[in-house]
Amino acid sequence: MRIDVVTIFPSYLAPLREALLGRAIDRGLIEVAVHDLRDWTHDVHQAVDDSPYGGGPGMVMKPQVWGEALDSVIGPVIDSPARLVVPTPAGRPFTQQLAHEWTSAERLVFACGRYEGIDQRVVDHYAQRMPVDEVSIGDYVLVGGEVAVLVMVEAVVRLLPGVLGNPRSAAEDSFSDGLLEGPAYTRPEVWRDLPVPPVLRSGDHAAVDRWRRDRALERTARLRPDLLAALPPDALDEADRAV
Ligand SMILES: CC(C)N1CCN(Cc2ccc(Cn3ccc4ccc(-c5n[nH]c(N)c5C#N)cc43)cc2)CC1
Repeated sequence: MRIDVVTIFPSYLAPLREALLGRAIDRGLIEVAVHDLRDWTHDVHQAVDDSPYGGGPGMVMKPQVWGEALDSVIGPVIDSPARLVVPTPAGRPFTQQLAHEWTSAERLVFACGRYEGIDQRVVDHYAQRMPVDEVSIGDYVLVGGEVAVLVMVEAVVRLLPGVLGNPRSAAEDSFSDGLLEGPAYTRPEVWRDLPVPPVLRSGDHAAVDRWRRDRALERTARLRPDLLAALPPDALDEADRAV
């Protein structure tokens, strides 16, 4: 998978070259290129924004600059294998399911807006030619799209074959069975008078599996009852319902 990011703050994307993602790049599992939007300006001030039509606070990012940048980065749009992703507070929710869907994309091109966002005609123009996703990483307001891109790239890349050391990790993600994950423990056996639940040291794998499922159901009911309500009718067995 090739990932391109266009931004006025390239250094914001430096974490893409660290740790797990950096190793995925080094191993050739992904290619990552970060582009400075201002490279496609032609004025001495390198202007990327202008006042909003219709008035209102703040500035809007200019379509001309974005058009030149994305034409250059995406290349000939016809039959492009790329998806254009535009983070925005006004987007559809970015979810684990969407992360999985994007793992089949040959290319992901992220357009990081700032100010009050990017002139809508940029999305409208490219949506006529390729898949465009306007997505939000959550119901809170950021200052720009860069942090959202870091979140989304990590969520997608970790799902790619070979990236995670243990493939079971991605397969058994939180939300993979519709529930939140239960608690995890490691040594020491007792820490500040708090013991590890004895069942986890029992060696009884069936009992451990049941205990973990019960804790996941309890946690989901407490913190995310909406996830429980969204489960298909046959998702919970009799033992689950007893929790
Ligand atoms: C006038 C008045 C009533 N308006 C009311 C609505 N406000 C919405 C508004 C607010 C801030 C920004 C800053 N910004 C620029 C590009 C950009 C990309 C993503 C995000 C972003 N924020 N939160 C997320 N989950 C995001 C994602 N993904 C934020 C971005 C852009 C837009 C703007 C002001």
